Amino acid sequence: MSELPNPIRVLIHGASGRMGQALLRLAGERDDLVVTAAVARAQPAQRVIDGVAHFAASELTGVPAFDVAIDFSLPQGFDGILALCEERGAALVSGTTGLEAVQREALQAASTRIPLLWAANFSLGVAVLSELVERAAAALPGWDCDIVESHHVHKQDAPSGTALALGASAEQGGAHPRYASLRAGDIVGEHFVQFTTLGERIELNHRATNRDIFARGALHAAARLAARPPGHYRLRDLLA
Ligand SMILES: NC(=O)C1=CN([C@@H]2O[C@H](COP(=O)(O)OP(=O)(O)OC[C@H]3O[C@@H](n4cnc5c(N)ncnc54)[C@H](OP(=O)(O)O)[C@@H]3O)[C@@H](O)[C@H]2O)C=CC1
Ligand SMILES: O=C(O)C1=N[C@H](C(=O)O)C[C@H](O)C1
Repeated sequence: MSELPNPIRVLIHGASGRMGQALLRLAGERDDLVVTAAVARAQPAQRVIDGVAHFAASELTGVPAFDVAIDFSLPQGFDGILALCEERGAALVSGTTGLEAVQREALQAASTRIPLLWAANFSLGVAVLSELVERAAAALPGWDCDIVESHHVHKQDAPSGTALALGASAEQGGAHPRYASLRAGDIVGEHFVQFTTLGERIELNHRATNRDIFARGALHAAARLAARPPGHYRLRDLLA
């Protein structure tokens, strides 16, 4: 374990977004973390908001010291924050979905040099759903497996990162999942997994009704990841 300041210094990447705003608000409720920088694609009109210094992505190399970055941005912003964390020797918690294969490879390579956690979903409920999907798939060989995800109209990637992760769990159990995506209104995030055969059907469903569950999960993970040695961690490694 390395020596860390108390509180741990956090950079929020994607700060102006739906998740970034939830992270800034909820980080303020913790005394083990302090936000030392907030970064978005563009700089807001005010440099300092509620005591936190804000920066544009073009100013990334000039941000003050931090121990862990929490990234909920877009794939276009991911390479910059990964490179900065490597340069500073800081940990990275990322929930950004829709990453390209080459970005996932870069993330894997960086984990030999910094502590890293990427998760498609930071809710406990989805972690449990993922285990249920794998068990159901293994117990139901030959059944059809369909995953339907629903999100708000602003979401850019499809299928969602969570749907793809649930699909990977289904494949672990031997199923061959198909995907469907819906974009409607302000839906926070819903994932429905259906196993069907002649005459019967099993349905598993998760509904997120508030983004705070993701933000709290990411802050919790960041507080624990910052002190870990380099490696590619899973959410369940940091839940204790
Ligand atoms: N893993 C999980 O549990 C969850 C993951 N997500 C994922 O998190 C990500 C963000 O979601 P959401 O908050 O809804 O998205 P928003 O569109 O609301 O926010 C995106 C943020 O990223 C910033 N950004 C965009 N491009 C860049 C760039 N090139 N460099 C730096 N910052 C950039 C935006 O800045 P600006 O405003 O200046 O454009 C904004 O702050 C998505 O990938 C989503 O799928 C969401 C919820 C939960
Ligand atoms: O963009 C979102 O909003 C969400 N994205 C994540 C995903 O792609 O799975 C997680 C959550 O469903 C909300």
